[in-house]
Order: sequence, then C-alpha cells, then structure tokens
Amino acid sequence: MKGIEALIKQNKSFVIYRVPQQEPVLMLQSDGRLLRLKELDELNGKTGFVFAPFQITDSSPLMVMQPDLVIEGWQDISCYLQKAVDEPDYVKPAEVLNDCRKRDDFESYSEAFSSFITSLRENKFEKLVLSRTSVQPKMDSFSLEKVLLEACERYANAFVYIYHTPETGTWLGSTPEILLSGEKEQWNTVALAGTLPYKEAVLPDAWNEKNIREQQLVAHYVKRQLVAFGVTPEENGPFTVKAGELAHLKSEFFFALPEKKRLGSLLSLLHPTPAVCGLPKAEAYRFILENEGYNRRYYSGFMGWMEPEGKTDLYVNLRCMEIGDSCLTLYAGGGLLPHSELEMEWKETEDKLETMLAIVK
Ligand SMILES: C=C(O[C@H]1C=CC=C(C(=O)O)[C@@H]1O)C(=O)O
Repeated sequence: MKGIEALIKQNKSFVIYRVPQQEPVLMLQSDGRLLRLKELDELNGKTGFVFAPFQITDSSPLMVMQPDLVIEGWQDISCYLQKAVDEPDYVKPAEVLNDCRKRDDFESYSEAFSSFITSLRENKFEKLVLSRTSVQPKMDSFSLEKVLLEACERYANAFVYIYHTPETGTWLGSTPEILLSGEKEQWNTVALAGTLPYKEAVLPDAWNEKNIREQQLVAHYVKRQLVAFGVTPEENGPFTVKAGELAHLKSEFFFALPEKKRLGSLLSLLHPTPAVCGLPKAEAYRFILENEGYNRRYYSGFMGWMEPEGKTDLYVNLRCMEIGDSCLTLYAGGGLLPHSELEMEWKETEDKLETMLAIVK
C-alpha cells in the first residue's frame, strides 16, 4: 500500500508513531500551519506533537503539530491511508529538502575523531559524542509502510515513528531512549549509554570501565538537572537493556512534577544530554556544532506527544534516518572518552546504523 507516500506527495503534515506496548497513532494537521518555535522554553504550557532538532535553526525549526485528525490502531490507520491513495485532491508535491547528506566515510569520521580526541585528552571535556551519517540508495521497491511495520515488529521496546512536514522533510526512526515521559504525579526519564553488540540472545554482564563511566556521566548529569529543576528523583539502576541487536546500560529516574506548565523549561535543562552531546554541556555543544563537520538536523533532537495536563511521551531521536527522493541518510553516534579508540568507535557507529539498515535492506 502506498498511503504514506501519497500523504507525502500531497505534502501533508503528519506523524505515525508507536510508543512501546501501545497502539500506533496517526496524527495529521490539515492546515499545515504547525507552530514554529525559537526556544525550548516556548514549549511551556503547549500541547502537541513536538519535533525538535539538535540545534534550532531556520532550516531545522522546532515544530509543534496540533493535529485535527487523530486515528488509533493499525486497522483504522490502514483504512485512512488507503483513502489517501485514492484521494484526487492533489495539493502540491513535497519539495525535496535535502536528498543526500554527506560525511559518511571513514576518512572524514577519523578527521573529526582526531579533533574530538585531542580536546578530550587535553582535558577540555569529560565526554563528547561524535556522530556521522551513512547514505544509502533508495531502492525502487522501497515502501515506507513496509519499513514502518517492520520497525514496529522488530523493535517492540522502541518508540517507532515516521514524521513528515514540508519544513522538516521525512524522518523515520526507532529509538530506545526516553527523554521525558509521564502523567499526573508519575514522571520518568532515563540515562542510557554504553554499547555492546547483543549476540545470540545473551545480554552482556561484563561492562568495561569505559562503558560504565560513559553511562555514569549521563546518570549524574540527569540527576543534577532534575535537582536544579526542584525535583527529587528516585533512581533505579544501572542495568543492561536490549535495543535491537545492541545492549546498553540504563538508569531510570522517577519523580513527581509540581510544575507541569514548565515542561519546556525542564526539557531545555535536559536536552541535549551527554548521551548525545557531552560535558561540560554548553562547551561540548558548541564544540560539536563547530567540529563535527556536518549538520545533525533532527538526529539527536527529540520528538513525541506533549500534554502537560495529559500524558507525555518524548524520546531522543536516535537510530533514525532522513528519507530523500533517491537516498536514505542514516545517523548514528557514540560517546568518546579520553581513552577511546578510533576503530572501535567507528565499529560502534556501524553497529548502531544496522538498526535502520536491517529494515531497509
Ligand atoms: C548517540 C547514540 O546513542 C546513544 C545512546 C545509547 C548509547 C550510546 C553510546 O554508547 O555511545 C549513545 O550515548 C546513537 O545511537 O546515535
């Protein structure tokens, strides 16, 4: 079925997402006039589907969709998509914003790696996350619906989504990392970091010091930011979790939120966590923007439904790709510490890219 492609051709602003253990939801804003915000704080008091970049710019705006159509469950979503194919009301073709992003070879990764590692070894940073892309040709047989269903099936514990607006282009991903989730008095976030291949259904029990330290830095940061927001979290972990063919270390934080109208302010304290950026935060953020050598756009941003007086499910945009006309741009990164080694870090990005590669092959 070509329903999702039809919606994109009609340049509709929509998202289909599936929170783990929940029914999928399709949301569409038919007037296409989504909120475009300049700062995360502007999310305070807002309700809608948020799509936030790593860095807010004119070409990667912070979008909030306020849908006028919401459909739950595969069956009803499929019926709607079928109707979209038949719809004669063709609006205007979607502009191809960025077909193929670059910087996906080992050479440019190793150049960036050496500037990152030099700064780490000079003790300018405790941790830095270096990321890259991998550009893949889009096969004629490529079907967004098939890829989306495959992602939902394979990655039962992930937040899976496809998102399209004229401003952002089309993105699809399957992420294991909660940024902020909850309702009423029960809220939670996580510190997810450290990566090992998950082989033959056996979770690793021996993590090396580098992985433990990487995750610890994220956990300490998350706790600090929550406390700075006036929240006292209960901490659980770290323990090993599975995410596709990978294992990570995860700590969970549970807390009550007295000021639900200030979710945007809490998000600006949390984002970007050292799972995608580094420490110290402001300096690491600047360093990445200046030295990584490409534009992350929405990779390592966050997305999901936000509703201060209802239920919120926001996830970090990892294990994702940008869908162009002829290419797919896949994204992945990994945390570097002063002792990180080039080949091992490259291999880790390859393993992470496999999450998306496995469903588009
Ligand atoms: C930055 C990514 O993963 C983060 C989440 C889990 C483990 C990570 C790591 O081991 O480096 C990263 O912090 C990515 O998938 O692109």
